[in-house]
Amino acid sequence: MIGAPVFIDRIGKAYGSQTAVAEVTLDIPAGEFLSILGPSGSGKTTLLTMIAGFESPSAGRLVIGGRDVTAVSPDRRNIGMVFQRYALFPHLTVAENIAFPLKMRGICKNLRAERVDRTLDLVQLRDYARRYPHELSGGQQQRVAVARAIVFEPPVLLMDEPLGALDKKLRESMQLEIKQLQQRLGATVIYVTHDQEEALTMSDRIAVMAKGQLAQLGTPADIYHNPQSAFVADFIGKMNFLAGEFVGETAGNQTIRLGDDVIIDTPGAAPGFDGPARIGDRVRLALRPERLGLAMRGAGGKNALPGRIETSVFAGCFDLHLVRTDFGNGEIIQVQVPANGTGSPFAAGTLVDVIAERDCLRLFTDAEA
Ligand SMILES: Nc1ncnc2c1ncn2[C@@H]1O[C@H](COP(=O)(O)OP(=O)(O)OP(=O)(O)O)[C@@H](O)[C@H]1O
Repeated sequence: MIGAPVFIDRIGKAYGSQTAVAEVTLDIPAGEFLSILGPSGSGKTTLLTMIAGFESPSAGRLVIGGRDVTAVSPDRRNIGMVFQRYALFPHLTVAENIAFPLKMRGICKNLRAERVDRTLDLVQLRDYARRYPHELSGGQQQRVAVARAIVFEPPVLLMDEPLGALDKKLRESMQLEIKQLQQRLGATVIYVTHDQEEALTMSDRIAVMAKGQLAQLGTPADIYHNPQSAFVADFIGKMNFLAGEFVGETAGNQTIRLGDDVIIDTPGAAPGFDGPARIGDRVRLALRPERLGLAMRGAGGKNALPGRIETSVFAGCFDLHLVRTDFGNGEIIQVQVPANGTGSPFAAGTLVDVIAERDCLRLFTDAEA
């Protein structure tokens, strides 16, 4: 199987006066794993169903493998699909379910058996070929659904929250399986999810959607470390936000004030920052919990945010401290530090400095909030 490039060219969809998808353009190279990530109602499923051909776009065109398929019916697009509800045929065995798309395509019996066998091996279900769907676990049923989607070797695979119904552990192992399978097959995968961890783990690139529009497109690392808006910063990973005021710029550093007297150096503002900040502008400082440090009050060095420990909890491989700031409106900052195995040295009420190193910070305009 070789993947095909998918070019989504200014595609839009309106239902009456409601815009579900507004002019989205995505150029997806062959073999890429692209996730479409966004909150509920952001247009992910609508975009995917237009690629599948179940909905026709109100605007734009869709090109798969160099062929304009905007007006081509779903069954002629040669796309494999997996949805959240497995939709296996209950009266067919696992092998018969997987053979179904081949039968529909008029593939002869011998070749069908050979392909089904090979696919059963790929999804590691050889021993389950004669079982019926109700005799399988959720994860096994989902593997059958994946097998049925890939058995005819489509160059493009669409997946809409395919693991949504599985528990966390199973979901994580299926994520790795799907990713490995995709790498082995070379198919182009477009994967819809609202689970940001899933998107970060599996994708070559992530398209973050908000209100029917593309909010940001980039590699997981890019989206995580360089969010271009407060929305993306907030949606991907955990993020603390503090409101502040821009007080000046020296040698490329933005200096902001939090509360009455806490001065913090931040790096250049995010690309989405609305032009150069002016003195007095309201800004939002974004701080990732795992990039912050903690010290006793007075020991935090230059970019220190004074506060007091509200609660500390053990969370497996890290300790999570909730620190109430001693400035502004007394917001809570989450600070995540590697667990040292001896329990937290900070009792509730301890006066601390949250260490916020300059390079770990991002700055956004308040208007985007
Ligand atoms: N058939 C329809 N008729 C009218 N409005 C629709 C229709 N389908 C979707 N919408 C609207 O379009 C918007 C986008 O919906 P869509 O299902 O694409 O979002 P989503 O990001 O997939 O959400 P979720 O994660 O909840 O599935 C929503 O506001 C939804 O109410």
